[in-house]
Amino acid sequence: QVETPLLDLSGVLPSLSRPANHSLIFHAVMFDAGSTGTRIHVYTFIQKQLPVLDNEMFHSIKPGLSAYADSPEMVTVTLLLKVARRAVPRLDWKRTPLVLRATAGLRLLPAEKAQTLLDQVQHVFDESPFLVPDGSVSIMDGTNEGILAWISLNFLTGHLNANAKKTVGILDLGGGSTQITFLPKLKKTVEKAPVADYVARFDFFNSTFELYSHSYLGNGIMAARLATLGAVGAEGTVLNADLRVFCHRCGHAGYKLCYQEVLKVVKGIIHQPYELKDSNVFFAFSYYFDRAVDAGLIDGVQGGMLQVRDFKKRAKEVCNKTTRYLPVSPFLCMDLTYIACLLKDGFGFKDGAMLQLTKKVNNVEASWALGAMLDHFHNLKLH
Ligand SMILES: O=c1ccn([C@@H]2O[C@H](COP(=O)(O)OP(=O)(O)O)[C@@H](O)[C@H]2O)c(=O)[nH]1
Repeated sequence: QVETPLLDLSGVLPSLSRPANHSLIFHAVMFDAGSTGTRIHVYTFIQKQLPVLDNEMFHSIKPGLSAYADSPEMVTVTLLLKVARRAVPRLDWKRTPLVLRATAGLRLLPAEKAQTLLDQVQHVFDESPFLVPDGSVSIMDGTNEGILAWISLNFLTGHLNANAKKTVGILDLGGGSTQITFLPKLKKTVEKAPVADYVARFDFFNSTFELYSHSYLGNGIMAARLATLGAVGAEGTVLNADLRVFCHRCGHAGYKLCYQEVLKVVKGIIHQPYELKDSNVFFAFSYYFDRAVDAGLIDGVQGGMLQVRDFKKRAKEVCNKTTRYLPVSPFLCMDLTYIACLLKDGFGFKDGAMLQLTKKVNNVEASWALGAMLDHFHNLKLH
């Protein structure tokens, strides 16, 4: 078994009553149907006096489900179910819940197409030997995506214990959408937030948290590339070749011109919170992490602490070709410039703001998936 410190889920998971001699271990499976990939998280819990999270098995497949909108195959889901069959002992299959939550990729599809995909997944789940609770397969609301990632990260870093005073903010950059979530210190942050979809509440450990949280659909890194190119077709499609040419040009034009282009996708769209403090740092993951690795700013396993200015500096170097790092893709100049622009001119972070670039905490993926699993067990009453 993986050497993770046992994570105390006191009060979060229901105590299971089961016959004597029955295994003290139980599992739960969360599928993340993202715009750029489908992923599986198999969580193993140990029923002590109360359940604790022992470990996570993670696997991902590209591209995302929405890429299959016109073909009926559920190849990825079926493949990932095989992973679940291997990870969970056969005897436990029928009491192990399967849940799938879809994010921006399916939110951006026409409703009918998205529903067809969800129905197909539901069918594959129903045919599987696992437990498929009601409401197992759905598109997740964007605000919930941010809150559940905040819960995951604060839970994994020990900031959700009853007596922990601090919390950490989260920044999640997906392919289709991007989320920011933090616990405001000042009342004004809540008062000055736009009326709808920026403040959310949920119950945890007998207290109610009020968070600043928003998901920007269309501001994920892939969606932003398309929007910057200004060539988004009726269904968000664009020729990859066009995009490559454009990004090369962005690189040729240099950082300044590139920044002006990506600014159009950010300005007037991203709301700047009144305060951006949370307690100390923001945890940044998904494409923030991947691009920081591509740019040679952090180690691909360890992650690391960066300042907002580090993204800007490296974007300049890559776009103006004054770095010894050979860009891994023609998109790196544009992607780094977009990240710098989103953080600074979008959310309003200062150059010196600290970001903890993270892929895993205690061997568990930095993602909304754990929070969504906890919500599935506990009903956190997100509202
Ligand atoms: O458990 C996870 C889930 C996602 N990701 C990363 O997060 C980004 C995924 O964005 P996604 O396709 O889910 O975008 P969305 O649909 O949420 O906009 C990619 O870099 C993934 O590699 C990850 O590292 N671990």
